[in-house]
Amino acid sequence: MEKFVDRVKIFVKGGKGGDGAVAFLREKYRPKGGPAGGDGGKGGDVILVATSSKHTLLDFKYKKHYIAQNGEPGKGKKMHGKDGEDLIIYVPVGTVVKDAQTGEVICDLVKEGQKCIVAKGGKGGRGNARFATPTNQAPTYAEKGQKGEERWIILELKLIADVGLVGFPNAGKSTLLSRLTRAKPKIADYPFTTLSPNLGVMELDWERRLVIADIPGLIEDAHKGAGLGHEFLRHIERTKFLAHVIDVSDFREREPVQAFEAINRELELYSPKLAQKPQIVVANKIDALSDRSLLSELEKYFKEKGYEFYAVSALTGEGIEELKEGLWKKYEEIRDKESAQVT
Ligand SMILES: Nc1nc2c(ncn2[C@@H]2O[C@H](COP(=O)(O)OP(=O)(O)OP(=O)(O)O)[C@@H](O)[C@H]2O)c(=O)[nH]1
Ligand SMILES: [Mg+2]
Repeated sequence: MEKFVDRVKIFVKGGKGGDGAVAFLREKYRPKGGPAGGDGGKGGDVILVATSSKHTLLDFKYKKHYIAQNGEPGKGKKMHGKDGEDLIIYVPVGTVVKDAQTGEVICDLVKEGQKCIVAKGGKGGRGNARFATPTNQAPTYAEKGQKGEERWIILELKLIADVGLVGFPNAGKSTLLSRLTRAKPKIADYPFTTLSPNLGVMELDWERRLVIADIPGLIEDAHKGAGLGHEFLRHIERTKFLAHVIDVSDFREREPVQAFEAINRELELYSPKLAQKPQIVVANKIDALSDRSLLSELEKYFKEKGYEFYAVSALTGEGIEELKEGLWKKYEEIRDKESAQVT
């Protein structure tokens, strides 16, 4: 899935340390008091933090320079300057950070909340109060603050799909992807149209985005190599859940249920772990179902089994908004559960 690698180059610089101060105590009855210059504050660091609420590196296409705050200089009466504030930059989970010059990997941000200091702030200089010795009780010099580290770094993001679309060939997975996202996958009325995975980003609004993967159709005996086999299932192994697409255009008896079960058997044979991922059921092509009462029976069947059920037409758009909200709700539910386990 090469084309989904996002890559940007940015400049990061830690804040400069504050200079140490040269000062002396001035008291009423001690015109020549001791040295009292305080230390400079430390410069702020530039820190990357991984967050799952970002999915792209788009922000960095516009803003390229990131410089943390300088430390404040020391003051008289041995007062130290304030440290500069760290500059926190949020990047999507899955971002690999490299030094632009050497190509060396600085860090691999794979977990929510993981941090990486990419440019340290400079140390503050010591004030003259620190340099008093028995032989020099009134030093007139102080240290300068050190410069912050600076460098160009490369951020690389391999998009990881949050949701995987599974189902038989021709169920309408690619059509659905094109409805939910701006992706333009190939769609056709013959099986095995999709040969390699397509990704798209579903955006409900600025903050609610999901990466959806559309993969080739599975068929019975895929594990024995039937159809396109099942190797491509590795592309959805890291998703949070699966949206199982079933074709409900003029069906008879238990056809959609049988299709659903057949796909799940193949998932199980590929990887029990994948088969255990949460699933929601998407009954597609309701525009081509003349007897809609069949739909409520299906809905009842799946809901009794504990599945959320959405009836849609990827062709006309019917039910799509509800599905979008449902996908987001499911995603949030799983994400919250996962982060509760982590902490
Ligand atoms: N009537 C109707 N046709 C649909 C709907 N969704 C998809 N189709 C049609 O079903 C056929 C298959 O659609 P695709 O999106 O290519 O199906 P797919 O599941 O991606 O198929 P593979 O890539 O081969 O696994 C196309 O002719 C679509 O136009 C729908 O909601 N209603
Ligand atoms: Mg397809």
